[in-house]
Amino acid sequence: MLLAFEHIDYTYPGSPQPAVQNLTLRLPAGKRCVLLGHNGCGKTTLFLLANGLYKPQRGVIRWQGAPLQYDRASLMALRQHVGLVFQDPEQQLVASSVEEDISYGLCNLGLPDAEVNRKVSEAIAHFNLSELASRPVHHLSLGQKKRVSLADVMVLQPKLLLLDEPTAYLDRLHTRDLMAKLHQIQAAGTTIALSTHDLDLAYCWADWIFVLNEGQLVLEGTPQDVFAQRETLEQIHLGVPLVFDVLDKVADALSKDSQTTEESARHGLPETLRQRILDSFRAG
Ligand SMILES: Nc1ncnc2c1ncn2[C@@H]1O[C@H](COP(=O)(O)OP(=O)(O)OP(=O)(O)O)[C@@H](O)[C@H]1O
Repeated sequence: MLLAFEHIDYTYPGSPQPAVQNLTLRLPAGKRCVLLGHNGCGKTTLFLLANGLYKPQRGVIRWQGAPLQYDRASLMALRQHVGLVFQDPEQQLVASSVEEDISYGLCNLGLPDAEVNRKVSEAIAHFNLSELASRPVHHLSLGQKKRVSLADVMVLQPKLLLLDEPTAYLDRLHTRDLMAKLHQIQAAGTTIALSTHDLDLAYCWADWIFVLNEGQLVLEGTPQDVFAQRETLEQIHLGVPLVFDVLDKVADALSKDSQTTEESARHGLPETLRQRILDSFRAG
């Protein structure tokens, strides 16, 4: 277990409602985790608590079993292991050029210049940023800024990578590229947790899903198990991925179709076929 939240409450100063309430959640090591939930359900707050930017009013957050400490040195150490990519890259990017921005965290660690330069060059190559390396950050597109933000965090080689709505504002092609890159990062040993509202993306990519509603954990499990809980998901107005809806409609149509064989009329869509179709939507 990498990161554990135990009975966490967090209320923003002056706010009448807690943003996170009695939240107990464990991020399993080595997984592709997704936090799913509506706007305002507490996803960003959870991430800000996870890397110590906020301190809970109640409960304990543990990193590899040890409770978080909030002194400067402990937070610096924590943030080396827990990298957070903000939803809005403007909150992440601090320097004037891409190269400088990627070197910022490494310089803060006090690494020798030669090592900083080597790591920055590797990150630039790895994240396909060569053409942008010397460009001013404020000249980049939003998608490019998001790529730089990810490089900023990954250059520190975190054990846990948190991404707050990483696909927001990305087109289909760039979403696919990003998810493939995240797959590689996880395969190389980094645990990933990302937040999204996108049910289809969660189904295709995650191997563990947490569903949040009004600051509380309502469901967790494999995508198959979570999306089998249609009733609970409908109750919180989240619903299920499109492929589940389509398959249910096909099954419904088949069972009503007088032309179908007796077998399919009785069973709608055969379970093995339904499962094969669902599986084919998941990342390999
Ligand atoms: N700085 C703040 N001050 C007061 N309340 C806040 C602040 N930031 C967030 N909140 C409130 O806390 C709750 C949880 O917000 P949070 O940003 O964590 O949700 P979210 O799930 O990340 O939402 P979104 O999907 O829209 O990004 C919301 O009710 C929000 O209005």
